[in-house]
Amino acid sequence: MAGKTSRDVLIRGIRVLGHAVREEPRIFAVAVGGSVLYHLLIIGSAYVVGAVVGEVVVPALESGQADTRAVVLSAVALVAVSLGRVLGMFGRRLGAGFMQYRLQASYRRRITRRYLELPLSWHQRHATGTLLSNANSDVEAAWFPIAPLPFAVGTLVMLVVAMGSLLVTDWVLALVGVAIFPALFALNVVYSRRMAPRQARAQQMRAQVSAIAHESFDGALVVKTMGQEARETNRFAAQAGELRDALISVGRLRGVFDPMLETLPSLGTVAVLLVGAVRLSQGAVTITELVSVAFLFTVLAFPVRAIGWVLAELPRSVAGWDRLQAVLTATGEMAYGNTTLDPQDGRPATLVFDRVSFGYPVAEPAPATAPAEPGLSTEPEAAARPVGVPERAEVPEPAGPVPVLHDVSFTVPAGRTVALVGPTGSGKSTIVSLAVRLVDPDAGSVTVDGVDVRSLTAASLAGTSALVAQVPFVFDDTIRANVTLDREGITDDDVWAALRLAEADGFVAVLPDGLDTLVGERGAALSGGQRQRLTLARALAGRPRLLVLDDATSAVDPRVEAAILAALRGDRSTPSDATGTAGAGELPPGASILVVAYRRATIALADEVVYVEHGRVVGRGTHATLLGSTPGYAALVTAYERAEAERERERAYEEPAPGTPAIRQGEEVDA
Ligand SMILES: Nc1ncnc2c1ncn2[C@@H]1O[C@H](COP(=O)(O)OP(=O)(O)OP(=O)(O)O)[C@@H](O)[C@H]1O
Repeated sequence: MAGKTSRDVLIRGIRVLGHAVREEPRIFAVAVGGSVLYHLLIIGSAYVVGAVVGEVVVPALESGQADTRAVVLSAVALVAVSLGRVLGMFGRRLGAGFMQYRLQASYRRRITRRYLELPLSWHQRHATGTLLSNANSDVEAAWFPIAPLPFAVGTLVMLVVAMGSLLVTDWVLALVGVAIFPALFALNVVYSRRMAPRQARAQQMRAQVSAIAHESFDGALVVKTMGQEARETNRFAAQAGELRDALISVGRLRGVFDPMLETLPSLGTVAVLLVGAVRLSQGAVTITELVSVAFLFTVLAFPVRAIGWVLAELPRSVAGWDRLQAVLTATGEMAYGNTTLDPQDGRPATLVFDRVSFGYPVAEPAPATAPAEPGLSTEPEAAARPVGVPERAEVPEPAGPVPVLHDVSFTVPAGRTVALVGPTGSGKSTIVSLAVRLVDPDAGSVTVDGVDVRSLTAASLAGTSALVAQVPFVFDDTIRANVTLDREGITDDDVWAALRLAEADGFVAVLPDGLDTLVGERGAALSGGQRQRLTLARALAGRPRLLVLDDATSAVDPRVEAAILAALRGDRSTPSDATGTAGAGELPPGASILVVAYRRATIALADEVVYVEHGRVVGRGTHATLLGSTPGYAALVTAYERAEAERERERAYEEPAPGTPAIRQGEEVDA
């Protein structure tokens, strides 16, 4: 079984290499050309050394004087062979490097492009670490054998030519080659097959050690506050110990095989000298031929190793390739349509949900997999576990959808604000995802200005609506870059206008470098509320005609939230202009707003409230109407109110101390 599996891996690995050669045929030809030149000149050097000894050194020793012309010629021949080898090595190295890095770059681009094409549902089934691993380690693993491949091809050519030249020289000496060359090859194959799983395991252990370290650093707050330092240290030590054992196992194998690989050609040299002495006495070979053949065996050992390098990398390459293919051939992308909405139309858009039903695909339970036996298995999976990330369960492909929304219908009229209210898990975020086409409905339709969102182009979709999510994502860049996202035509005045609308101009104005202030990884230098307002400003800077807020101001003070919403609705008098330092940019024109709301003050600002329970719209109307007509709504809003009042009371006790660092003061400035 293991033998069959190894053979399968070998065949599949050769196919992967075939792909590489088909993708970069010219560079491969250059690399192999260089390698063949190098290897032929290894044989050439053996014959030159043989000739120098047989034709120059021995006669000189015998006659007691050297032939100057012959010595010069010998030197020229030796230098010429060496230069040729240098040239060959240069061509091979350059070609192999070019080929490997070009393939890596090309596949990284393909993979990341594919990530952007695949739908959110696909991303939700795949861990971030795995995606990073696909784009990094798997790409590298797939093309790892490319570096030694031209070398190995040259070695094969060299072995064939060496065998031929041995046969031409003397068939008895050739028998030594017949015994040694296949033995060298077989030893390499055994070595690489034993080494591959050990190296894969060591690689896996490295990834796990770094994963544990990463998790400990990431969760430093929990580790410290819960007194878990000792536990974390032990966890790390155990994993580091496993890595040590895995590496020792690699070293032990190397210790056994490396000397054997060195010794075998030396045994060949000894055999050649023994057999050669007899053949020399019989007059079957000359001294020149004997020295050439003996020298040939001494220089063979190293190049033959290249075949082993390629073989050792094949299982890893196949696994990397399989994982890349899983991404590249994944289906389910949501194709964009061809319809565009007038980009000059700055008027608010109308959003209509018409009898929309939707279900998330559910995953079948993953089959249990036995852990790989360390260092023993030659199975491709064990030998080539994803390199760079720890072994982890991947969410399997979906079996079928579980309904989440049923016949959802409502309208956000142009320029109006509709609040989406409902208990937790009722489907509000799902509705939001459908509104901006992160997912498509199973039944019914979502239209913007009468056009089904499925038929809109990507640019039109992004240019018309903007989603501000509950958890803000802030790039490790400046405030300006976070707002503009390099979109064309957004001036600093526009940035300030958007910040003002989002009630973020106050805290940005007091930052040391204003718009040029770097906000740190994930906006670490900002408070939660500041991050939320920054992402809101980002959405506003694109002048969306439909703004979808998924609890996007939850970390903002309620009064600031009310001011933001009032400003978005077009009531320009309400928002504070705390500093007056903002530019004189035009405020983006009013947009239609769909807002997932939890606060009574937010809900009260809406023109209409859509109340959902268990994925169904169970009430629509003004806040006042619903309070009277829908008991679930009344109970939920009352609960929200109580919770809000409680938070307000807590806030009153937690007045900020004077001298809070500047960047955090935005909350107070704004509030
Ligand atoms: N990616 C997903 N895969 C499978 N089921 C999901 C997924 N996202 C949400 N669900 C399920 O869909 C239902 C609706 O979830 P949704 O997030 O839309 O509710 P919500 O009203 O926004 O909740 P909350 O107020 O807690 O944010 C829930 O039962 C949830 O478990």
